Amino acid sequence: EVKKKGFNKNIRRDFDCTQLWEVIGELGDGAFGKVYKARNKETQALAALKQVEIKSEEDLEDFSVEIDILSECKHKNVVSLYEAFYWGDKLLMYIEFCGAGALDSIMVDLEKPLTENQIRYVCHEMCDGLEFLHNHKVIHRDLKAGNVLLTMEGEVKLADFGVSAKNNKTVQRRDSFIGTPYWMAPEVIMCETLKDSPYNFKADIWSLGITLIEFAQIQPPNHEMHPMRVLIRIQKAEPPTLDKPKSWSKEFNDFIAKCLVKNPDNRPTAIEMLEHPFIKGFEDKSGIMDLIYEAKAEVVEV
Ligand SMILES: COc1ccc(Nc2ncnc(-c3cccnc3Nc3cc(NC(=O)c4cccc(C(F)(F)F)c4)ccc3C)n2)cc1
Repeated sequence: EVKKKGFNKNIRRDFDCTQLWEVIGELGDGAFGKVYKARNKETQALAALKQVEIKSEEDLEDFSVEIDILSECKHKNVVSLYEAFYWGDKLLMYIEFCGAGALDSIMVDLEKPLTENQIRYVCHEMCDGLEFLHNHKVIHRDLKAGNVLLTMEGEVKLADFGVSAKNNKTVQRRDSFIGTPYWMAPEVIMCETLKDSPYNFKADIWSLGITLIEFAQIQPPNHEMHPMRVLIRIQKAEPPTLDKPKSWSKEFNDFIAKCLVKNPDNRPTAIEMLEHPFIKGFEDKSGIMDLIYEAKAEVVEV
């Protein structure tokens, strides 16, 4: 039927969700509105709650894109949307809570990078999630350790705390600011129009390569540089590599080299990378469980 303006089947508008979910803490002040920790009074399930003031139908349209992406993309390696409500002048999104948090915070808290085995497991799960998103015409566009969440069971979930757009919806970005450049693929920097071409899911493969270096060294390449300088350097310089390649396996160095190819046409897809010896069939989560115990041991629940 003709889509009624502002009507989105994934958003409940008839229900006061505060009767069902209670806020039990704060998770930080996100880019768009506040983010809380919430618990379902019936199921005791935990959620991350983002609530946003909706001032116009355009605001609702913008956030509907994200809600559509999360409603359509149900996968073990993508954060899961419990439900979304439009109540009063607020849009509320309840996301399955990942108890161990984001991998950048874990590395900062423990003041150490991931081991190669931990990276192999996380990378395998990220490629699974990326393949799924790309099959659903979703380009992440902001892959980095800060957007990779871990559950207490060692599951790896792709998230996006910034703004990402769905490829097959030509939604105008709220404001076309450039995100954090360190993880940005050369072609995305070079030409804004190329960004929305059907082939630029390859930008996520470049960002995956940068994120693997970040896992190995806590920071992405060029992190010491001013962001504006980085935009130029990513274009001009040879693709980055690990600082100490000999400290890592040949497979790891080769996997990164295959992701960090400047011409996106010569960059592999997520499906192809799942066949790479560095991660093929790698399911051993024991390394990441050790990391979670260490990280959670640090933060004693007060
Ligand atoms: C500081 O310590 C912690 C501890 C645990 C957690 N766990 C956690 N688990 C789940 N979500 C969050 C979260 C934290 C801050 C902001 N938002 C969060 N989740 C969230 C994610 C979204 N959207 C996406 O992740 C998203 C949006 C578009 C596309 C995609 C993707 F492409 F990945 F599918 C993902 C929407 C609303 C919320 C509340 N945080 C976070 C910090």
